[in-house]
Amino acid sequence: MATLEIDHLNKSYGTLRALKDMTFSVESGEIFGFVGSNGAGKTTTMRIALGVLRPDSGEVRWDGRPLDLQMRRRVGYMPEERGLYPKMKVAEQLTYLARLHGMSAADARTAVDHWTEVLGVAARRGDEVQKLSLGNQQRVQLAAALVHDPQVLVLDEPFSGLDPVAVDVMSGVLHERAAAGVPTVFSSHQLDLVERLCDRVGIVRGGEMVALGTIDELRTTDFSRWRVVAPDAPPGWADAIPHTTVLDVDGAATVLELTSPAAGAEQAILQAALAHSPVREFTQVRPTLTDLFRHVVSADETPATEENAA
Ligand SMILES: Nc1ncnc2c1ncn2[C@@H]1O[C@H](COP(=O)(O)OP(=O)(O)OP(=O)(O)O)[C@@H](O)[C@H]1O
Repeated sequence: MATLEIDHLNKSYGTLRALKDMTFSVESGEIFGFVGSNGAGKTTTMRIALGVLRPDSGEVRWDGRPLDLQMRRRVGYMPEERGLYPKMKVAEQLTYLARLHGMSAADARTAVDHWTEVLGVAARRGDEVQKLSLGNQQRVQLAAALVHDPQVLVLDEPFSGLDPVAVDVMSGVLHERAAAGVPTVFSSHQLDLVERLCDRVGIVRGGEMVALGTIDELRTTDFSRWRVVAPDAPPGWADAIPHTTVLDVDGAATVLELTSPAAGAEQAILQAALAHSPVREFTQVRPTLTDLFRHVVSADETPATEENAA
């Protein structure tokens, strides 16, 4: 198994620059979460990764070589627009897709039995796809991405519309595929799930990768938050501390965020609190992926320098 490399992809639709130097790689056995606001460029990247869309420049490599038609057949792809034939029966459809990817009839049948069983749609094998609930159609769609034993997985929103049990099943499948060495990239707006499941995460904004790393790396290289419990401090005590903004006040507890990595800023918070009150607690709050996402995605496009330097 090898690495999937997305290397400096650029793509415009007319005058809209959908991707700007999009770059990341997914190692063998790694689960990579691809997150960003609506329209950030995730689907465009994934379509290019599979080869259904051409970049204006840049390259997608697998095992060090540009992804060609033959290698694309080894990718398990779940498109955003989905792609099942509504009138075709579940097992027929999955068998057809497996055969299209070069499997023998016997292997295809075994794989269809296996994946419909794992994904909980075995009882629906003989039903037309259009007769299934949306969640079950989604399970069949996942089976379609997995049925040909792909060596890479590229999944656009694979968890959307799944019930909690199906989410657990799918999470288990991704872990199991990762343990077998398959690199996986998936997009999702369910950030708690991404945080739980992924080895590394990429956050995109306006077609650009704006944060990339493990959750722990993103936490330490980004911004920091502090929780102060100062029972005797008057309301508003924390409002004017330089390089900070107050995020939340709950009784005696105040949560502040550093707005720039100024040296000694956290000490300034502590001193300000001590000027008014004994301090019962002064701890760093570990941001969740949702916190990091909000911070990165809502960041002003223009450099925020003058305001704080004044
Ligand atoms: N075929 C197209 N023609 C013109 N513009 C497009 C086309 N496909 C995508 N875009 C635009 O490119 C940008 C990136 O879209 P893309 O679908 O890649 O975003 P996304 O991150 O997958 O969003 P979502 O989370 O909503 O699925 C958006 O501004 C979108 O409107």
